[in-house]
Amino acid sequence: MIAIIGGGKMGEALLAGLLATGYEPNQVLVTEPDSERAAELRERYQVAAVPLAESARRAATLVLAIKPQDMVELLDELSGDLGSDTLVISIAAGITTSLLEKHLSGEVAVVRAMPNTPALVSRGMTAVSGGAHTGEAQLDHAESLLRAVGDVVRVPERHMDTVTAISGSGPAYFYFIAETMIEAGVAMGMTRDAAKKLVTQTISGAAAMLGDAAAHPVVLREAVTSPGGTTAAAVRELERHGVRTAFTDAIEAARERSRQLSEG
Ligand SMILES: NC(=O)C1=CN([C@@H]2O[C@H](COP(=O)(O)OP(=O)(O)OC[C@H]3O[C@@H](n4cnc5c(N)ncnc54)[C@H](OP(=O)(O)O)[C@@H]3O)[C@@H](O)[C@H]2O)C=CC1
Ligand SMILES: O=C(O)[C@@H]1CCC=N1
Repeated sequence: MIAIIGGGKMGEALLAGLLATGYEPNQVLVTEPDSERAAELRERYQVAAVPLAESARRAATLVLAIKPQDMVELLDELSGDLGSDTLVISIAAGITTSLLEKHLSGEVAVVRAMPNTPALVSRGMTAVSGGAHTGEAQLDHAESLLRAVGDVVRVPERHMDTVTAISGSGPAYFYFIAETMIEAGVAMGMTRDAAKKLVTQTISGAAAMLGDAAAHPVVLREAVTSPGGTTAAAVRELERHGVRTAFTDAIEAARERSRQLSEG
C-alpha cells in the first residue's frame, strides 16, 4: 500500500500517474486535510482519503507531498505512528534526508525525491537520493514506484537543489516560453488556438529531436539557423536582451530558494 500525504497539485499528479500506469485505486491512500479537496480526489480517482495516522499504519510507503514549510510539523506528528519497515519518500523542495531523519524517531529509511508535474501524463522526470538508513532495495523500490510516472535518475544529494531548479521547476519555464510565443502569434493576428497548436507541436518536436542521445542543442539550433535568415534575426534579439543570462540567473535563484527552504 502507498499513501500520498498531501493531495495538492503534485500529490494529484503522482496519484494520477500511478493509477494510469497500473496501480489499482485500492493500493493507494490519500491524506488531505482540506475535506472538499479530499472528496474531489476520492471521487475523481476512487481512492480512499484517510487521516494521517491511518495512512502511517496501513501503508508500507509514504510519499510526503506537502509544502516544505509544513514538513517539520508533519514529521513530528507522524514519527510515533510509523512501522519499522516503512519507507518515507519526501518530494518537498529543499527538505534534506538528514532533516527527515532528525524528526522521525528510530532509523527510518527515507528517500528525497524531486519529481515534476508531467508525472500527471506519465512523462515526469524524477531524481532520487537515499538517506543514511536507506538500503539499496529501498532506493530501488522508490525508483520503481516513481518510474511509473516517468524517468528516474539517482543523484548525490548535494545536487538536489540544482535538480529542483532545473527539472522540478523546469516545466514552468517552458510554459512561460510557450505563453510568450502564443501571445506573440496572437499579437500578429493569429487565433490563440492556431498559435497554441504551432507552439505545442514545436516544443514537442524539438524535445523529441533533443532526446536523441547523440544530439546537441547547439548543433540542432545551427540547423534551424539559415544564413541571413529569420532565426538568426530572432536569436540576435534574444542575445541583445540577455535572455541567456536571465535564464541562468533564474535557475540560480531557484536553487538558492531550495537551499533556503531547508532552513525553515
Ligand atoms: N508543484 C510542483 O511542480 C512540484 C512540487 N514539489 C513539491 O511538492 C510539494 C507539494 O507541492 P504542491 O503540490 O505544488 O503544493 P500544494 O499546496 O498544491 O499541495 C500541498 C497539499 O498538502 C496539503 N497539506 C498541508 N498540510 C498537510 C498535512 N499535515 N497532511 C496532509 N496534507 C497536508 C495541503 O492542504 P492545504 O492546502 O489545505 O494546506 C495541500 O493540499 C512541495 O513540497 C513542493 O516542493 C516537487 C516537485 C514539483
Ligand atoms: O515551486 C516549487 O517550490 C516547487 C518545487 C519544484 C516545483 N515546484
